[in-house]
Parts: sequence; C-alpha cells; structure tokens
Amino acid sequence: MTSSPPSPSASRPARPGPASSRTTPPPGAPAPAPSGEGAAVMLASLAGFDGCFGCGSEAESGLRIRHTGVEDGVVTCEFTVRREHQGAPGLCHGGVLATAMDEALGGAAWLLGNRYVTGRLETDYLAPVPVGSDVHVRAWCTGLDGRKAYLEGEARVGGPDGPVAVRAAGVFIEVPQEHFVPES
Ligand SMILES: CCCCC/C=C\C/C=C\C/C=C\C/C=C\CCCC(=O)SCCNC(=O)CCNC(=O)[C@H](O)C(C)(C)COP(=O)(O)OP(=O)(O)OC[C@H]1O[C@@H](n2cnc3c(N)ncnc32)[C@H](O)[C@@H]1OP(=O)(O)O
Repeated sequence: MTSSPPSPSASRPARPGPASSRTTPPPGAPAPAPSGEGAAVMLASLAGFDGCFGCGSEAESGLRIRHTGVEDGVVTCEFTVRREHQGAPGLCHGGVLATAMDEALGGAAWLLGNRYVTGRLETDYLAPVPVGSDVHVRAWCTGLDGRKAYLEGEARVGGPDGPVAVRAAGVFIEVPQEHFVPES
C-alpha cells in the first residue's frame, strides 16, 4: 500500500499501490466528496453509545482511542500504547494496531452518512511500535461501489508526522440500523 491521504487541495487521492485487488475500488467507482452531513448522521446514530472496544469510554479493557477530527473526509484519531497492549516484549501487539486501523477506517466510512461494518481489513506492519508510544491514525475513503465503501489509512508513531508504522486498506459494507443488536 503506497497511497497517501488526500491533501486539503486534492479532492480525490491518487491510489498507485493497492495492497490487493479486493481492497481496490473498481474502475470508475466514485470517490465521495467531503461533506459535513455524514458526520452529523454518524454522531446521531452513535449518540449515547460508549461501549465501543476501540473508542468507548465505558469499555474498560478497550483501547480508549480518541477521535480528534475530520477534515476533507480524513478522520484522525489517536491512542497510547499501554503495557497490556504488548505482543512481543515491549512492543504493541499487531491485533491491537489492527483494531486501531479498523476504528479509523470505520469512522471514515460512517462519515459517508450511512452505517457500515468491516467486510475485509488488510494491514501492512512497517515498523515496531513501543509501549508508551502515542499512535496517530488517519483514514479516508478511496471509492464507493453500491453498498461497498473502500477505505485506506495509516498509523504514525510519536506524532501526526512521525514515521509510518502501519498501513491498512479495507472494504466496509453498508448495513441498515437493524443489523445491530440493542444493548442488553
Ligand atoms: C471531533 C471529531 C469527531 C469525529 C468522529 C469520527 C468518528 C466517530 C467514531 C466512530 C465511528 C463509528 C463507527 C466506526 C467505528 C468502528 C468500526 C468497527 C467496525 C466493526 O468492527 S464491524 C464488526 C466486524 N464485522 C462484522 O461483524 C461483519 C460481519 N459480516 C456481515 O454481517 C455480513 O457478511 C455483511 C453485512 C458484511 C454482508 O452480508 P450481506 O448479506 O448484507 O451482503 P452480501 O453478502 O450480499 O454482500 C454485499 C456486498 O458486499 C460484498 N462483501 C461482503 N463481504 C465482503 C468482504 N469480506 N470483502 C469484500 N466484499 C465483501 C459482497 O461481495 C457484496 O458485493 P456486491 O454488491 O458487489 O455483490
């Protein structure tokens, strides 16, 4: 995966190096124009729900990912790697990092104004992430095809301009509200 998030001046990012054909939008699939309406729909849908393993304040064992903003369709969020996130000694577990990418790509999908679940998530791990690191994640949509939204993202260590540790690409599938199970 070698694509970059769109710059503020570029409404449609180039995507020169997809990781797999299954996370590449089909030719001609439109990339969404950034809109503030999707964020409003998303936040209304999720109002009062704090149980998300990625970002929920009530998920005691969750990652406590902090959503920090949306600009031109790019979602940004961050979390701090704790000791309980270790895989190999002193380093963040790859599944934890995949969770963070899922969270960010999912957020960028929900920004489109519909509800989505992860269908496929691909991750490339480029550098180890030590315990204590602040991980800065951003994600954006590369195309829409029916119920399928194609997303990409990257995680950087130490700051938003730090070295890239993870790149991800995914396909999220639009579902109705009824897909979800009311909390018991
Ligand atoms: C201050 C600033 C604030 C900013 C705020 C920003 C963010 C706010 C915070 C949060 C954002 C909110 C949420 C996002 C957060 C986290 C996201 C976490 C997401 C998850 O953690 S979610 C759990 C894991 N996930 C599942 O639990 C899915 C299990 N699964 C199923 O529920 C079904 O499997 C389903 C529904 C996926 C499909 O089932 P179905 O019967 O409805 O539809 P069907 O099978 O016909 O597929 C329809 C079309 O999707 C294609 N398709 C299907 N699967 C595919 C695959 N794997 N790869 C590629 N394409 C696939 C088909 O090929 C077909 O394509 P086509 O239309 O072209 O034929």
